[in-house]
Amino acid sequence: MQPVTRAAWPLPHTSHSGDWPLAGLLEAKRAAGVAVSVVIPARNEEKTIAGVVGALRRELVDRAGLVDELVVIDSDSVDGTAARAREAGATVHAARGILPELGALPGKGEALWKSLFVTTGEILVFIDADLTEWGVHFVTGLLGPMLHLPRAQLVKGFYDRVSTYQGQAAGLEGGRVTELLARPLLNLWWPELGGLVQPLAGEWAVRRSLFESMEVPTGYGVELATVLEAHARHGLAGLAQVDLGARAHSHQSIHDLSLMATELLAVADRKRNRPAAQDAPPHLVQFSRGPDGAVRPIRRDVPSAVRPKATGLAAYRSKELHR
Ligand SMILES: O=c1ccn([C@@H]2O[C@H](COP(=O)(O)OP(=O)(O)O[C@H]3O[C@H](CO)[C@@H](O)[C@H](O)[C@H]3O)[C@@H](O)[C@H]2O)c(=O)[nH]1
Ligand SMILES: O=C(O)[C@H](O)COP(=O)(O)O
Repeated sequence: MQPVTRAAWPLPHTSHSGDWPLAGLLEAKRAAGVAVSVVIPARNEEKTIAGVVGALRRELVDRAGLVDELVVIDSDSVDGTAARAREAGATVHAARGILPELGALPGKGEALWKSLFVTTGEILVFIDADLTEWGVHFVTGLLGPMLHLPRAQLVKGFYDRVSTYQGQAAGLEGGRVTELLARPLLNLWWPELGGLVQPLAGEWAVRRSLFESMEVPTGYGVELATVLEAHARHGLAGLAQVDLGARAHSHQSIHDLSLMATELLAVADRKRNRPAAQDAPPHLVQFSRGPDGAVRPIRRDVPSAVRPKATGLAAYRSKELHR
């Protein structure tokens, strides 16, 4: 297979994490005079959070001084996630504790949106908390285009997706929603975005100016919404992607991924101005065989709440809370 960078069709700026050595990043960061906040949304990730936080803290905060803030947003965990993250060196905020007057909604997008109120960096780097195969080059790789390419507004990571079967690595066919929904959808409706290798990657860097000025879906639609928003505002030139090698993470059940897929379709629908489908809160009917042998429908609500632009909120603009 040809390396993705040699493909014939238009790609967003595409590089490899190895193209961005630390010394160059530090110099570019100093020259730009910007601060970098790494944000890790986490819900019940006590097994993996310390590994992710600890390495970032040691390598990129303490040793390199590349990352200015390392923040975990605890998204309603009922396990030891917050304690493990704190011990490993992160500043931890409970999502529902951030500006409680704004209410608390479940979901990853909510955690990322709330992070805007407790971080100060002009550049935000989001990293998932459930990573088992990864490295700190995820962050340096994402920062490369952000610090070196003034036009880059959103940088997505991409990688080989390790799949697991019964807890063991079982091949490179992970990323089921990406393969079966996200990329087909982009190719059909936003073909210019067909060159994004991992549009749903949970590892991405974004300029605060973009993320704070867009509406943010509170669930798993946050990645797709940001890709579409960056593209709508800045075109392909506003996007970049970085090869980060391989990534392994914990996997959700196919029924939960089906719900995620429906959330993503709802985001795409909204973007294509098809509000009819949004009149009633969307739901998904799934089927499950009970102990009596009968197949029964289960109706699940599809998370579809959207947070407003943070910049529109007085609380966000107030100096006490922010910058
Ligand atoms: O309510 C939630 C759910 C998840 N998470 C965290 O968000 C990250 C990603 O969640 P996960 O359930 O592992 O997502 P995946 O099934 O891996 O979904 C993929 O696809 C999603 C949709 O694009 C992206 O949001 C994910 O980052 C990406 O890894 C993890 O750190 C979770 O702990 C929260 O903070 N709150
Ligand atoms: O990106 C995706 O498609 C989802 O994270 C699902 O990934 P998985 O199939 O590797 O669990």
